[in-house]
Amino acid sequence: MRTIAELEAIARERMEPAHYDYYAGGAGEEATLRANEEEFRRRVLVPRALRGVGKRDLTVEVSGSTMSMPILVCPTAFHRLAHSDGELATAQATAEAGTVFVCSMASTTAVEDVAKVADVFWFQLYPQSDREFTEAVISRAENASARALVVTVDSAVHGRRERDHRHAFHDLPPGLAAENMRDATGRVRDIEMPADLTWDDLAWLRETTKMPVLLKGVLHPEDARRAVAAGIDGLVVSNHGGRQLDGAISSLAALPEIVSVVDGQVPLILDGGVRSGADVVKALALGADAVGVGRPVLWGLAAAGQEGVAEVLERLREETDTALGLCGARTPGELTADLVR
Ligand SMILES: Cc1cc2nc3c(=O)[nH]c(=O)nc-3n(C[C@H](O)[C@H](O)[C@H](O)COP(=O)(O)O)c2cc1C
Ligand SMILES: CCCCCCC(=O)C(=O)O
Repeated sequence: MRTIAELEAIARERMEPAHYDYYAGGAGEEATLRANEEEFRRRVLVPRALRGVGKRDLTVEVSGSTMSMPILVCPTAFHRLAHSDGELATAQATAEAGTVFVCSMASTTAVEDVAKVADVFWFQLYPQSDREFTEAVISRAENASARALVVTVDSAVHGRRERDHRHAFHDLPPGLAAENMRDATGRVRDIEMPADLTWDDLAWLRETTKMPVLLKGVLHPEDARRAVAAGIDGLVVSNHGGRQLDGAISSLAALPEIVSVVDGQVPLILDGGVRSGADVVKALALGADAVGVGRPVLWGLAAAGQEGVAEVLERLREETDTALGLCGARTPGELTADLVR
């Protein structure tokens, strides 16, 4: 089984440089992008011994979805830049791994087609200023059996991504489109970043759907408190993989205060910089219920399509199982904050 770094190297060779940089890059000087991984390195595990860990079980349930391991696939845009099978390959490998695929609003495959191969999937939304269109997109996802709606709230405006400017990467190649942005006339609309969205709009979003609603991109504990008070069903502690606000706190550093404020009232997912089973265990020990992985899955997809995604997910599963056992835990729920320094 290849390492994530090996898969990334293959992906880099295979991809157009502009597309590789779109995936790999972050905003500004990429300080937050680096900080996400660095914070995992800075924290170490202090394992417990003699705990009888022969029977381990990685299964977790988050927002009504059962996952065979506490790792889900983050929403990431434009999978057909990586491989011609695009989101279908990613969703199928994720279904076979028994976990959740979060379909991006900016998917190059329509959510209805993703639903044909995905088992349990969620849908990520950038609310658009045209409410009627936004409601239609949510209905499409719900009718396709998405199990949760993930509203991204860290993107009031586009992050400044220098690598994209350098390559003048602004458009998808011919033949690819953000298929969930087709309106009733068949036109593909541009995705607007929701600059005018406020807390007042959450009540409307909640009313548009019976799906659980999660907010993705929460870093400030006060926003976490407010989201819980507003009846939000779950939070994704995330800085968008360092692609939005450069200089933002790393996801792992933001987690403990949010855990403290939320106090178990809603599930917490952390994403950003998770690259190994030990990383998964650190995030869970510090209070996340599950983690999301973004780029590693894209590297697997670009390197070897569905098989490459499967390889990434299986590697992370095996590493997580090993790290869990070596920390003296049988289940994710047995991991406690004292294991991390
Ligand atoms: C190429 C790429 C595209 C992304 N597209 C989206 C998106 O469409 N919607 C969204 O909410 N987040 C998007 N993200 C952010 C991811 O959901 C996630 O927060 C991030 O990738 C996690 O960090 P990691 O890549 O270090 O695992 C994207 C990330 C990448 C790398
Ligand atoms: C103009 C299209 C915007 C798609 C957003 C994808 C995304 O979130 C990313 O980080 O890139």
